[in-house]
Amino acid sequence: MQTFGAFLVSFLAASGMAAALPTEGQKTASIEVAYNKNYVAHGPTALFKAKRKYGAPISDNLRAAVAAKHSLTKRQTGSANTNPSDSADDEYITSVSIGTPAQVLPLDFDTGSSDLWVFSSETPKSSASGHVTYSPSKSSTAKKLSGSTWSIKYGDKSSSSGDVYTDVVTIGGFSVKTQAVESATKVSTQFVQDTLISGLVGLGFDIGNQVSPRPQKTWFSNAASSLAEPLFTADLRHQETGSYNFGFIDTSLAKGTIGYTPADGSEGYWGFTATGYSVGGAKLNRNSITGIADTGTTLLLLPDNIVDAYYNNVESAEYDDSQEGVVFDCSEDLPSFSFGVGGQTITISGDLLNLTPIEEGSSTCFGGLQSSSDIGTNIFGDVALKAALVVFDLGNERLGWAQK
Ligand SMILES: Cc1noc(C)c1CN(C)Cc1cc2n(n1)CCN(c1cc(N)ncn1)C2
Repeated sequence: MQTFGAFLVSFLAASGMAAALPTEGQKTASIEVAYNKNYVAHGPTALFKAKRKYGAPISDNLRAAVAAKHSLTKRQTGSANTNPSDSADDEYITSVSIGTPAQVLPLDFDTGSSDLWVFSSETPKSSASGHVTYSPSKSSTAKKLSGSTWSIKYGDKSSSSGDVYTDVVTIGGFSVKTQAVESATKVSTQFVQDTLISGLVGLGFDIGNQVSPRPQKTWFSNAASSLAEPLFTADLRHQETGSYNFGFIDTSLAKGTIGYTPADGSEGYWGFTATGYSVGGAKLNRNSITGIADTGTTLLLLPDNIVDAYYNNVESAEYDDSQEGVVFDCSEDLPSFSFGVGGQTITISGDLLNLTPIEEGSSTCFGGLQSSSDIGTNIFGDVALKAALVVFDLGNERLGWAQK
């Protein structure tokens, strides 16, 4: 059976179109179609490209098949789907394989921290109830990192701690053979109650790792030298599947041009400076905002003067002590919020800034933009990240932002 390429060449030859160059004054031209006889078709890759081109959903299996294929051709990449945990997009859940045979856990990818930790067979049974857990004893490739322990506390006062193993960890078809997997022997209530996730994958800088006596590298840091490019992208979406891609940038995920700005990893976070902001599509001002790009934080947390400038445009907005944040009537048509970065403007639409009712059935909604005053840094969390394709470029120590 003729391949399409062979058919095309024979068709052109039969129709006399191949290689005829225009003679003097002739208005037509034609060109020979070169048939690449070295091209080896790969069905899943063709399907992946077609689905990506027309925005069709791409299953984890298809991503893994394509990543596995291309990983064999030295251009090592990984691509993993990520899904919002609930209607408020509180956090994003990504499947990660650990050990041999693979144990698949739902984990929260967090560019605001640098530890990969999991609920495990060592987590108290009462705390682990309802969670998928990792059992190192059931993995032939698990090794105890003797003498190592870890303990971490997050911005929202949640915490966890435990001991450490190394094992193979595969994300989106890309495997790191000897990854530090931090096993939880203690977890705080917030994690016990959140049975949707079994731990975190820290995607911050290695300096932020909390293992002692010898801090460990993040999964991405271990992977970077083998990836086609030492970078990953986050494509978080409101109420739909997004992706974390490793080693390549799929520019078709964004509408706008990627604007790059230096990233400061000295504190372990992906720090950067936005060059100005505006409300409701107005012209950007020149008030810079220094903060972090943080996939592990739900909200956009900015200084009080910016929060006030935004909610002054929302008739019913008021600070609610019980909610510890600004709330408003769910019926309000919220203005957009824009910030400048890397020469581009990222606009967060009003609907992304309305998180959801403060409780089931309430007509009062909680704002996606809240104050950073009691935190000590500004946080461009999921509410901001959802408006963009964000490139975390370790190789060039920079962040790229493109409007989606
Ligand atoms: C979050 C969240 N919001 O609604 C739900 C449900 C959750 C998840 N749930 C309460 C449990 C939990 C608590 C944390 N996480 N998950 C993720 C890591 N945390 C961070 C990361 C970081 N970069 N910065 C600050 N904290 C704290």
